Amino acid sequence: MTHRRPLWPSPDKYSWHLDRATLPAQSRGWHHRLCAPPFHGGCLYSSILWHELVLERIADFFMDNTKEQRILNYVLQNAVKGDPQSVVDTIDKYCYEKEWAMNVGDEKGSILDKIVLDTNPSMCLEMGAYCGYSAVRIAQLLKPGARLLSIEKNPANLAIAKQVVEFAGLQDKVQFVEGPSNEVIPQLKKKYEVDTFDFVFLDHIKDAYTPDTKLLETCGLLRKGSVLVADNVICPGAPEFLQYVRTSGRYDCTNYPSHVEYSKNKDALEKAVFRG
Ligand SMILES: C[S@@+](CC[C@H](N)C(=O)[O-])C[C@H]1O[C@@H](n2cnc3c(N)ncnc32)[C@H](O)[C@@H]1O
Ligand SMILES: [Mg+2]
Repeated sequence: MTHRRPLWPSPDKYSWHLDRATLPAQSRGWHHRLCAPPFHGGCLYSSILWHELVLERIADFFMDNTKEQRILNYVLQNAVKGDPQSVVDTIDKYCYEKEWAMNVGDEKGSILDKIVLDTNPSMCLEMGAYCGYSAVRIAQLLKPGARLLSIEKNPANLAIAKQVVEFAGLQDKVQFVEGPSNEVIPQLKKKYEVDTFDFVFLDHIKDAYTPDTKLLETCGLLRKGSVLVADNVICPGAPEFLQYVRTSGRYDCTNYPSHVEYSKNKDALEKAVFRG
């Protein structure tokens, strides 16, 4: 699939807390003129401040919907109902051509797909659903009877993710749980009848990767051979997580160099296989 250059360049790094809004499609001409210079100037922090604080506040002021709602609308209008790959391709097209968004994206997504296929999991966990993009990617590869449990703390994002997954026809494979991961994880055994996870995708707030991994261990939710995949270990970066999984002696690790979603900036996925 070939894509045009994004109209709205992505920041070199981005915040998970300030991801909600950019500008409506009809305004992107002046938005592009406004936001382009700082991103090409190489000043990382001014780019972040400009994009996440200034533009977001302008967008919040002018818009009557959010970027996540616009992604959902674009899917509903352009993807094929019941066709998960069409949903994935349609979101990628939107994010390349209209607005950048923090889905794992097509490039890292195809690495993720390969790991899911190699793992052939029965029970999967995702932390950070956002618009449901990675949930669709993972769930469409699951064998019959396998399921994905996806934890999302933001109710607005969760509502979008549910509709995206339903439109893809994967609602029987994906169960969403609302709440912060550190509160949900201890409930998974009893309330959600989980024994252990075969596959875990970490793509929520980066500071939570290490404590949540340790929580999964202490709650007995990992078994020998459980496969953890962490996104954005280079950008925004998860150095504490990399140090933990690489040096604790509890995991066998593989790094998959790639790029930040819908951009040329360097990023990577880290696979960590629990030794039990
Ligand atoms: C990068 S996005 C997830 C992208 C998604 N995995 C995809 O590739 O399509 C991160 C999401 O994690 C959620 N999040 C952040 N911290 C969280 C936490 N502690 N528990 C659950 N969700 C969290 C945010 O609300 C946001 O929707
Ligand atoms: Mg990510």
